[in-house]
Formats: sequence, C-alpha cells, structure tokens
Amino acid sequence: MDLKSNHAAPVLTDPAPIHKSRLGIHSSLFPYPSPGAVFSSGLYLTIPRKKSIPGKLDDVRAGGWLDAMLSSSPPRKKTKELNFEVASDDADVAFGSWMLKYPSALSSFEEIMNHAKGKTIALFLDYDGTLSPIVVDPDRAFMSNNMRSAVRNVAKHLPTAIISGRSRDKVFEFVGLTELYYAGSHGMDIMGPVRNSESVGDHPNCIRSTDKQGKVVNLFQPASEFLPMIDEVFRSLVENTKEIEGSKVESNKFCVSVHYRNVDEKSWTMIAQRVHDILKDYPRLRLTHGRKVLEVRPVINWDKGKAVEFLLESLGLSNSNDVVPIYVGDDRTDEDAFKVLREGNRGYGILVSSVPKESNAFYSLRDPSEVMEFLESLVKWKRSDEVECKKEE
Ligand SMILES: O=P(O)(O)OC[C@H]1O[C@H](O[C@H]2O[C@H](CO)[C@@H](O)[C@H](O)[C@H]2O)[C@H](O)[C@@H](O)[C@@H]1O
Repeated sequence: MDLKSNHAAPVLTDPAPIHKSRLGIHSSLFPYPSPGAVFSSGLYLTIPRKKSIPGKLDDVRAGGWLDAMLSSSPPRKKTKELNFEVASDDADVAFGSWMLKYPSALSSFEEIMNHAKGKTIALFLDYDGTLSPIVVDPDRAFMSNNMRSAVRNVAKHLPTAIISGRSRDKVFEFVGLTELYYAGSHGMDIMGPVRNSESVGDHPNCIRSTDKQGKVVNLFQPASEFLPMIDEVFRSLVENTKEIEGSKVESNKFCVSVHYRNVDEKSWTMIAQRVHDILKDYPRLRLTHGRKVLEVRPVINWDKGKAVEFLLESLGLSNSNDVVPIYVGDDRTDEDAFKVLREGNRGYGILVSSVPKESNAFYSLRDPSEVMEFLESLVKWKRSDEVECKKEE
C-alpha cells in the first residue's frame, strides 16, 4: 500500500496502554495499533518505528506530512489524486472517467430513490465544503440562506444530522437550525435524541443533558478526558505558530485545527515541523489531514463513521433493512463514514468534489450548489412518496 497516497498521511504514534485506565475511558474507544503502528484516518499499518530526531525537518518529510499537505485541496488544473499527473487539457477527460466510478448523485437520483422506496432515509451532512463553500477565513464559512432553507426543509421530512470537524457550538452557530442533530469535533461531541427503549443512554461517556431549547437530550463525549490536554496543546500551537504569517489555530473543543491555507507554501515545512515537534510529546494525540489544515485529535477509536452508527442507534434506525443512511461530505475525515456505509452494505456515501479523488463513497456531487439541489430533490421525492403512500392506505 502506498502510504503517501489518497487519504491522510501516516503519523507515527507511541500508544502507551497505561494511560487507558488513567484516563477513565472505556477500552472499546481505544484503537488497536500496537507500538510501532502507523495510522491515519482509518488506516492501521504496522511498520518498524523510526527514531525521530527532534527539530529535524526530515521528520515531517519522512512522515509524509508534506506530501499530504501539498496534495490537500489540489489545484483545478493538475491532479495527483489518482497517482498520476494529467495536463490541464486532459483534466476534463480524467474527471469524466472518474465520474464513471463515482456517478453524480443528481443524475443517479432515480436509481438511489428506487432503493429507498418505502424506506426511511437518514441523512448525514458534513459542514465545510459540503453545506458551505471553502473560503480563506474559517470564521467566515457561512452557509447561504438558500442552503439553510434546503437543510431546514429536508430535516422536516427526514431524520437529519450534521457531523462536522468544527466544535458543536460553532457549527450550530453557523447553521442555526433546531430541526436537526449536531455532532462536532469529528463526531466526538454528539447531542442526540433520547428514546424510551434505548441502549445508547447506557453507553459509557453518554450523559443526559438539555439542549438550548430545554429539551432533554443525550450528550455523548467519548474524549472528554482529553479536554485539559487538548487545551494545553491548543495554547502551545498558538504560541509556536504565531510568527508564521497566515497561520491560524482553531479550537474545535476535542480537536485542534492548524490552518495553513493562507501561509506561503515556502513556510509549510516550518508549520508542519512546529506541529510535529509539539505532538511528539503527546503520544495520546494524533494528526489527520484536511483541506489545507492539520487536525490534532485524541487517539481514540472514534470517528465520523462511529458517529453515524451512534446516531442511527439513537434514532432507533440501526439494524433495519428499512433504513437507507445517506452521508454527504467532501473531506478525508468523511471517508470514515463512507466506509461504514460501504462495508455495512447499507446506504450511500456521496463525495463532494470537483476533482478526481479515490473514495469509499458511491456517488459524487461537484460542490455545495449541487448538494443543495440534491437536498431539494430529496424533499420533492419525499413529498410525492408520502402522497403515494396515503393513496395506497
Ligand atoms: O468536517 P467539516 O465540517 O468539513 O470541518 C473540517 C474543517 O473545516 C474547516 O476548515 C476548512 O474550511 C475552512 C472554511 O472554508 C477553510 O478555510 C479551511 O482551509 C478548510 O480546511 C474548519 O475551519 C476546521 O476546523 C474543520 O476541521
């Protein structure tokens, strides 16, 4: 397997089992790699450990960080995503053949709905790059009012949740809708419904709480013990990157994002090295790569895929052949959710991308405007499905 291609680049970690009990976290939340294992978003591979020499630039190069950074959010004209380079003139041809593998969810809408006829669709949406366009300032990634209406309408008809890398509060601030469920910090902070006959409430790290409207909810925060560590790392990252022009460190409660979108490419090695040097003192934290962002998160066996499973269970929609989960997302962390759906042979992942990317999704949409069209089509379909069902009664 080519460790440098596709999803996230590998990161060396040093799991120390002793901390498991000390942190008071349920053992099922810890991932499986043994010392010397390399893992990235969904990848667990054992390779011999390399001795790292603190402060050496080789660290970030050898670890594949720079390759991953260079390939994040690839330019429109040239792509290396499928391990080959194409000239700009051929880009459309390459995209066309990629679409054969990941057909448009809009042109395949009827086909998708044929599978969903008479079933419940559960909808899961990523935020950045899916509901809002990617913009230079992460604090200004607003969704349009039209998109907000589309999400509100779809949530009135279908159980809907947003699963974001952002903090749950921040994504709620951007979306501002009470008709749906929210999971922040890549699924490590879920506010879900309470059901009478439920099993998720018994889940370790799940507590009863109330939402902003005073409704009783289940709050699931499997990484809560990591909060002091994450805060400490956040402060170190801010301090150690502050003189790198354009860099921005964002706290996402249980994760930290180090943005380099606005950093001159010449300084990418420096920013990667600073993050690397801090993380080597925190073996219980790991790094994943997003769109021009380095994401620091706890080493627990929890991701967007697990969040989908948790929410399905909370909604009483797991273990049912009558449920079709659909997950729409654009980023590497969304692959965990696509994988859960693909491997469980249920529902569909839809990748939002305007360039060819290897993915575990089944279908594709080019950008947030196509996502909005897809959501509107779902509402129309649901309305006519309801009318037909009434006629049959
Ligand atoms: O899971 P998501 O909802 O997609 O969140 C992933 C990260 O999204 C944000 O960063 C990305 O969008 C920014 C605004 O368009 C853009 O400036 C940045 O370059 C992108 O990486 C967010 O700021 C991160 O904290 C999230 O982890």
